[in-house]
Amino acid sequence: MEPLEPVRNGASRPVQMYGEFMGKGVRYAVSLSERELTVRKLCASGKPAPAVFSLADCLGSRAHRDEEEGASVGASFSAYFYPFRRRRWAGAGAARHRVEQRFRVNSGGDARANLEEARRWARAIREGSMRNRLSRTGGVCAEVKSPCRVLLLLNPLSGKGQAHTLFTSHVQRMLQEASIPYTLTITERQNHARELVREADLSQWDALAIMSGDGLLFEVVNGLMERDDWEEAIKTPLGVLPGGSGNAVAASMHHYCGLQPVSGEELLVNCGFMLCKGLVSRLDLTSVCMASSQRLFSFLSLAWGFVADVDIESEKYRHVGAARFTLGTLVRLASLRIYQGKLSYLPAEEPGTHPCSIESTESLTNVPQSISSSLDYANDLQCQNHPLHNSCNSNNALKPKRTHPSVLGPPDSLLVPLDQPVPAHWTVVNEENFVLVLAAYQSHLAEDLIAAPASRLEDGVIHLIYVTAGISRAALLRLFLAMEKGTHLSTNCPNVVYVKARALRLEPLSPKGTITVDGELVEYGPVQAQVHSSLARLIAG
Ligand SMILES: Nc1ncnc2c1ncn2[C@@H]1O[C@H](COP(=O)(O)OP(=O)(O)OP(=O)(O)O)[C@@H](O)[C@H]1O
Repeated sequence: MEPLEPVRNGASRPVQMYGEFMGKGVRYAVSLSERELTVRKLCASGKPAPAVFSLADCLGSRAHRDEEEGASVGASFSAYFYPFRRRRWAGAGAARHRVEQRFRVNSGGDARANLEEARRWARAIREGSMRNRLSRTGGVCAEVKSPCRVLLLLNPLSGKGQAHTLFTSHVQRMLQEASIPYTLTITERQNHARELVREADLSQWDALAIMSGDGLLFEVVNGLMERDDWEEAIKTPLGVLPGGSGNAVAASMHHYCGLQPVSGEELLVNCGFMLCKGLVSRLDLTSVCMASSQRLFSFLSLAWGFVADVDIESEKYRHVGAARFTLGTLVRLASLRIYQGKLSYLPAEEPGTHPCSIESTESLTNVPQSISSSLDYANDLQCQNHPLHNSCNSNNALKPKRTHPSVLGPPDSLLVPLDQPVPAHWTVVNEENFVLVLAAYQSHLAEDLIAAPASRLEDGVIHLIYVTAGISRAALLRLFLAMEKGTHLSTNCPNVVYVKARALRLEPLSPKGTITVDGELVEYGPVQAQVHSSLARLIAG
């Protein structure tokens, strides 16, 4: 009969491997089951409670040869776990921390037999950790190929200029523990990463990882969309390692896992863990078209007015890190401005506007069966119920023409050219005096600003928030303070409007102003946007 290992709920699970090993001068009984590694001290008196490590928290395992005075005397194996740290106070963020378990194998055989045994354990733990990948975001559609080759792009100037140090002190070791080979490229100038991914032979890489803020991710997404093979290229899984000052995507990924917020190095370790586990989710991209015919692809936000001004003006406080936005908000509050313009949008619930995924027939390799079948079913249902069902397949008759034929990327089926009035079924906002207009497609605007708490990676929705003129400074300050907790949309302020949209148009009337896309300054003038559901891929499990 198989030995049984007790589990916390009182049931027992079959043990796959059992051994007794030395670790830090103490003898341990170690057992490996389908989901856990259980470690129990062996001592003459009593039976101490075992330490139980979930393989879902394990990044990898390795065997080592032990040497004494140059001679090989035995072997060890290590397993690397990153469980969530127990916090003393309620409401503290959910942060992972590293726990290494190392055991010395001495099975009485020769050095080679010991090494073989250590390798057998390391292999079994590694395989168990790969099998136990938990999807916390719920939207997982694939797994990064294993072993996976990663091109890691790092902006040394992002945030407080410590991205490289943070990479060396945290991420490098995690990648080694997870046996992920990577090539590190340090960006040398603005647009370096954009040019690099535009020209790269992507068949060399299974994933692209970005260690920076949201600006470098913006370069990478747009570089991929500028390729002739954009449709395939944009499906390259993208990993995000927060090293910037805003880190909105990283904070959103953490939020989608249903975890209490963390920031800085704790957020970095959590995102590093997600990257190493390699679960891939779909990510919406919004196409943003400007009067000059320039078209950009955005994953985060389109902002005009207060938020855009703070983003750009607070660049000079970059040395204070994430606090730059708080500082910028206070400065801009002191000289509050009104911005004149016209805003129109296509409501998300408008019949006939469901943005059927352009790749609804995508083949999902290595996807856990249960995950892929439920996703396929949901996709089928959405497309069948859709009044323009044919636009999901290859019936070209119902496919709209591109608004800008020379530009790559999917056609903007919901937009008409900027010099024509918006379609009659769009909503035109009556008010023309605004304090801010913010189109958000992820939950966070920065590590500590939850602009659209209900947003998800692939909800196909633009979360449109606008604040009309007439709001007092005090009410605006309250709004931003509430945004730190994501409760601002229930403050019942009559000047604050929140709607879900699929497309929007903004036509500023003020002669000067700032518009940002994903925090980057873009040309000032009329702009319109449409969400393309599930276009890109993000390593966010
Ligand atoms: N080596 C470099 N030198 C100068 N600029 C760079 C370099 N590499 C990237 N950039 C540019 O730096 C800008 C800021 O980078 P990024 O947004 O990633 O960091 P951040 O501004 O600190 O973070 P966040 O956007 O989250 O606030 C981006 O526009 C990016 O294109």
